Amino acid sequence: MIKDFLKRRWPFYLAGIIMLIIVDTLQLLIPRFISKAVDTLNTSTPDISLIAILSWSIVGVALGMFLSRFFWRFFIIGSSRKFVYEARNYLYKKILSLDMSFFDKNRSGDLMAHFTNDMNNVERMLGPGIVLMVDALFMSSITLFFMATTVGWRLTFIALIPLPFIIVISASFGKFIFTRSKTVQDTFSDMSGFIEESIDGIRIVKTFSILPKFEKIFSTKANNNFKANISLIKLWGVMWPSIHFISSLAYFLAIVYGGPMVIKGTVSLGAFIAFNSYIGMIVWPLTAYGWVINMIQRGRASYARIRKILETPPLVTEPEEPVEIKSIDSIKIENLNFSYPFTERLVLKDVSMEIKSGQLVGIVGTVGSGKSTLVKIISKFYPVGKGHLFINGIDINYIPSDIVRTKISYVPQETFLFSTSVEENIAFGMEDYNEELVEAYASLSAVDKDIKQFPEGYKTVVGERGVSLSGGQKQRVTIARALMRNADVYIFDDCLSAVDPETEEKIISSLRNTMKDKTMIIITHRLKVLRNANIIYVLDEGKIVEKGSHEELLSKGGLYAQMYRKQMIEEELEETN
Ligand SMILES: Nc1ncnc2c1ncn2[C@@H]1O[C@H](COP(=O)(O)OP(=O)(O)OP(=O)(O)O)[C@@H](O)[C@H]1O
Repeated sequence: MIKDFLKRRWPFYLAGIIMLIIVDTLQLLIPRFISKAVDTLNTSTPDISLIAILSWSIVGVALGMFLSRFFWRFFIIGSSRKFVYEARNYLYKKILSLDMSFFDKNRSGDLMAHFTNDMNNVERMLGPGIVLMVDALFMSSITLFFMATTVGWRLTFIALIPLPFIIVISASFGKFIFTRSKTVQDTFSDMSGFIEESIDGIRIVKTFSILPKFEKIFSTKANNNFKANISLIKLWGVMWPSIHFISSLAYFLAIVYGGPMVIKGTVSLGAFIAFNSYIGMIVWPLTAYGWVINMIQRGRASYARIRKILETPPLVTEPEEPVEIKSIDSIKIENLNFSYPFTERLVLKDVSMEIKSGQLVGIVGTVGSGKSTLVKIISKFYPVGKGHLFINGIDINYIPSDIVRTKISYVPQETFLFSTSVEENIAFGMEDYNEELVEAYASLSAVDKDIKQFPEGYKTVVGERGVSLSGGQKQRVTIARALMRNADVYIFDDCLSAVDPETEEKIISSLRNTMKDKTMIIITHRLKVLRNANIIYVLDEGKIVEKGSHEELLSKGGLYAQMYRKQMIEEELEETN
């Protein structure tokens, strides 16, 4: 990606580098002019017009530097920002395109770090890194040339003897400074991650009354960050004085050896003053030698991490010869065996089922038996393992994911609302939507009355992740959002667990009556809801152990009948209490 970028952007870099060299050269002219002015003033009859020319030349050079500085920043720093802008867009698109197994493996905090820390490191490599490199190579050689042509090679060589140590110091300190800066960054991320998590989970933290424990953990993390900062300050504190000390040695040698030359008249006073300015000016490019290596190393390491994500192949691949479907008329699963990517354990074992258009299908079973996994595979969130899944008789692998996901509307177990209005949450992702339709689906999900009682009705902002709504209200808004999609198949994955059983039954039966032609797959732990289902599949430890209608399953006296009986007893007990 960097290669492609540089191929496109090299004229900008070239223009920036030329501007940078112009600035470097122009700034070396100023001591030259001062030198000439001092020598002129040092004569018995100073040439005033020459002094005036020299003074205006300094203004002219400063103006030239002003313009060139603007342009090198614009060309080089601007290009590095452009790269990060493009790379962030590219990375974002890539991450969104990856399947669920990627998100199972990668923590959101780590992914965020690619957008922030890693991008910043690459930006530094492609912006300030290039500037440092040019300064190190060109500025140091041009300054050397100016020094030598001002006072001769001998004095230049003697005065510069201590200066290579600046490279050594900046390179070795630079290495430690970068590792310690990383520790500062890491401890900061650790601390801010903890703050985020504890504020996110504040209700649980308060419920468990463990505030002092949290305060202690936070204080440790804040202290780690403070210590890392102090250790970095110490390094800076030693590095810069060392560099200044070494450059003072150069001034010392310049005076010890150059002073007598001025007295003898082999070097003019003006040239000697200019030479001392050049000593000050060569310190920075020599320091830059040390920095540039570290900056490039860090930039490359960050770029490698970003590339790893960019090159992650999706496990759910898109078909090379896609088959379009207009609607979903049937879903057939044959001998499906599935383990989550990068794991061994079989979560679904030899599962076969058939779902026809317009059916109400129930999926029930023991906890962790694979119900959610099954519907996630139907929604193409995970690749089919061993076995087959056909939609309208076509292997799901030949149907593009976006077609499957527009025709199947999946309501997951965990609710997630965005911090916008209720209305925008229901019409999620739609630019133009019909408000009446929003209300109609909210009413079908039995949440319309609740919403109308909110302070601003449908315009009420739900707070972060919908905190201002009750669990049941959130679940019903999520169902309304799924209904807005107008799909062929609706999958409700235990998404009414927070409403009371009567409301759950009411919602399902009113959905059923209004959307008779739609296929509905319902995962629930409340078996009464499925009394009118066309077929119910019962899962246990990844296997379908029973199937049939509610009545058929009850008469079989198996797992379903046992679960149902247990629920009836619990309900009776609740009623008598
Ligand atoms: N992303 C994942 N990676 C690895 N294993 C997973 C993942 N998600 C679920 N599992 C495992 O797969 C098994 C089936 O999980 P699944 O969520 O499908 O069960 P379920 O029947 O829907 O459970 P519940 O009734 O509790 O909702 C469980 O043992 C679970 O630990």
